[in-house]
Amino acid sequence: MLEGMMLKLQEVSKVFRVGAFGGKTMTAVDEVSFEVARGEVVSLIGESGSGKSTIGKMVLRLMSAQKGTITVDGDDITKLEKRAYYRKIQGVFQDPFSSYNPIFKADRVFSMIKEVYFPKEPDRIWRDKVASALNDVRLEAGQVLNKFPHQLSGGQLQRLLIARALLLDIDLLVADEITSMLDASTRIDVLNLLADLKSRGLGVLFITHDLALGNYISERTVVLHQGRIVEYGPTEKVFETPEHAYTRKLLASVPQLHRKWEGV
Ligand SMILES: Nc1ncnc2c1ncn2[C@@H]1O[C@H](COP(=O)(O)OP(=O)(O)OP(=O)(O)O)[C@@H](O)[C@H]1O
Repeated sequence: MLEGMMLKLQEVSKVFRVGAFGGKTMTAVDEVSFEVARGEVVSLIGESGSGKSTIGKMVLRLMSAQKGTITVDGDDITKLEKRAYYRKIQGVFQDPFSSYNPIFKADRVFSMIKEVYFPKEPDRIWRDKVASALNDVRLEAGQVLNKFPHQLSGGQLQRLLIARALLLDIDLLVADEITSMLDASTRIDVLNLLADLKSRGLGVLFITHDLALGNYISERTVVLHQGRIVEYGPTEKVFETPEHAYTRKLLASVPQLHRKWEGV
């Protein structure tokens, strides 16, 4: 095992039953293997329907794999106690609003973590920890904690979720299209925040359909096509010398900002 290697997928497959009576099947993820080390961002790139979110859900144990194994530091994730698992690994998703219960104010997110994971921590110390985690994601406790989700922006809600993950002192973040609902400047802020966290040793599985984002943030890139990995390697290599025709097609479809559109 590589030093610091943390998340490892080995020939993981997911087959869904489809059709009116579940008589047909479709393979959404087909024998996928890759790894994410500590302090590393790995992007999982592919067009809609390529199986990216299904992989994220299996890693987060929201769905089981039919075949293959997923291990964290060598342990099969399905054998780990759930609470201990979620101390290490958390997910943040595309639509931050869906992760919140609209009837609770934002501070509820943090009080729930305290109840479940840190029941003995004195309130004063806990408050300081929350304030410091919020500071890390560039939010101010006084401005966000007493608000309902609808009173906060998408970017603020995403940051709150990242702060929550920080409080748990996780090792790996599964970020599924987390910037797609954000405007351009907030998006760069959230990306830079991830880069910050990475430098502190957090591993990130960065799921995106946006090649440019993947290129910006990740050390290694996995390109998925119809549930299969078609390219996997250092991001630079994947972008500069793609081996597979599908990757070349994806790259060619990215608008070239330095060129003007010349029409057809
Ligand atoms: N619960 C399910 N039952 C049946 N089929 C499913 C289910 N979840 C996903 N699929 C199918 O599996 C394939 C992969 O879906 P997945 O959501 O992983 O793709 P994706 O790459 O994340 O796409 P997107 O970028 O649009 O979110 C798709 O064809 C999808 O229709």
